[in-house]
Amino acid sequence: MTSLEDLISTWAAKFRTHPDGSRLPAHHAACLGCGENNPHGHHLRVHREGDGVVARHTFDERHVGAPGIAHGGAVAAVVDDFYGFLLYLTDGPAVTRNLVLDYLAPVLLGVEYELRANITRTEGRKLFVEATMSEVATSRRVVCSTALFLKVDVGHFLQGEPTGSFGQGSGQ
Ligand SMILES: CCCCCCCCCCCC(=O)SCCNC(=O)CCNC(=O)[C@H](O)C(C)(C)COP(=O)(O)OP(=O)(O)OC[C@H]1O[C@@H](n2cnc3c(N)ncnc32)[C@H](O)[C@@H]1OP(=O)(O)O
Repeated sequence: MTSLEDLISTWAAKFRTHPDGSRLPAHHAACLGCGENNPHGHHLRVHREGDGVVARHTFDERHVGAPGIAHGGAVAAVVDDFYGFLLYLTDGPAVTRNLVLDYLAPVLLGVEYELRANITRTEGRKLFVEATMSEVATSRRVVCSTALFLKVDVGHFLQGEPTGSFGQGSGQ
């Protein structure tokens, strides 16, 4: 299993300049939102677009709440992780302190959605961010969100220990 120190150093190395339009690296291989090795994960693929980030995502039966409709917690997990890619456009790690979602319409399973997020302002350690999720086919907005991320040093991540078998690799 990849050690926590390895994960932290590979994650820190991802805070480099990412060209506009490029795909941004996963947080790590086991990440629920974007890790390619997590069988329960959302496998988000996120690109930089200007000063923001963009992704397309389709929820499936693993994420069901009401029949045919994504669970609100699964939607929040995706939005939270998606915000985590904005951090690559800053100078270092931060974590979610506050996350607000407005569920404007049901997020349907098997329907492709586009997510967009950007940083609205920074104030010391605080990063205020906003995001939207819209149906690709119709442009209908189904979620809008704001969040507050707080910059932390890498010691924050030493509070946990990697467990299980999904954590092989850094998610580069
Ligand atoms: C291996 C690597 C993998 C890395 C993998 C990374 C994956 C990324 C995935 C996506 C992101 C996540 O899921 S992150 C996971 C979920 N989040 C977490 O686990 C974080 C848990 N919370 C914490 O650890 C802590 O609360 C912190 C570090 C966030 C903050 O603690 P703190 O430093 O003591 O700060 P605190 O005093 O609470 O607040 C700081 C300032 O924010 C203000 N503040 C607080 N709430 C608000 C608010 N709603 N609106 C405005 N301002 C607010 C306070 O008034 C204060 O202002 P002032 O008095 O200073 O002015």
